[in-house]
Amino acid sequence: MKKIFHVITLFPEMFDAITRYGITRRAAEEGRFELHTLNPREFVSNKHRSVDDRPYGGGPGMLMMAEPLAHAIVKAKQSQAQAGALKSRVIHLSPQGRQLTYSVVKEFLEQDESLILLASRYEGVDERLICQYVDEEISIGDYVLSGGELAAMVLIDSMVRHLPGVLGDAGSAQQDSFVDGMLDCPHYTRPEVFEGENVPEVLLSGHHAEIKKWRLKQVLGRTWQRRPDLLAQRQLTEQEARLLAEYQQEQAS
Ligand SMILES: CN(C)c1ccccc1CNc1ccc(C(N)=O)cn1
Repeated sequence: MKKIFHVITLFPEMFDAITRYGITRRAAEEGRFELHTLNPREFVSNKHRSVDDRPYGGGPGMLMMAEPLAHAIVKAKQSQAQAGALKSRVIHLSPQGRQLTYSVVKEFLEQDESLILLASRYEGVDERLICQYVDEEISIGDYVLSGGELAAMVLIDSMVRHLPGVLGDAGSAQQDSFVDGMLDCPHYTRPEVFEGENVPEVLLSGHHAEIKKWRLKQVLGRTWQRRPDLLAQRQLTEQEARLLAEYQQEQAS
């Protein structure tokens, strides 16, 4: 089933950033996914009523009111049902959410469902809306943003890349190394010498087996150096363990 995203946002134009550029633009044009935005301002009962109000109990800033968001979510669910989506899952992008990793992206892709993304502004949302309408909160990292829109775009982009046909037929080759839970190897292109620095010989050799081995060694070595936490989660094959040991010896010498 085609992935359908509905985003609830006060700034729909922000999503031009993924619909008007690059491979996400092409994927949308090729109909590999749909992105629809809904503005809570369309759902306030009478126009001058706003979408935000002061927090009970005092405190700085404003909160998004539950009602307009609830109406927008109901509308999004109706739209997704009409488009044939079997299931809709409501995700609120929030610093309080489950951390977005590739395994979460994979989980969302595997569950054949359309997503309704709530991108909130101000200081956040009335908790009763979250309790009654939100299935899950997702965070893209431990930092605060002015709104959930950028986080929503990160989630959408990370999912669209893995939809069938989006990355060229080399998709599997281009697959991000995070896919197998490790960092990427270094990459080089012309010129052969850049400011006095050469390209690693093996990459010019045409020995595809040697090149594959060198790249795997770099993936293992860099993951060990920069993200030992990722390496710890991974069972290494005999060959991988040997390559990593070689890398470590080269580093030590
Ligand atoms: C306005 N704030 C602070 C807020 C407060 C509560 C919920 C949502 C928001 C919207 N902001 C976000 C959203 C997501 C992330 C993230 N790390 O995924 C960071 N900030």
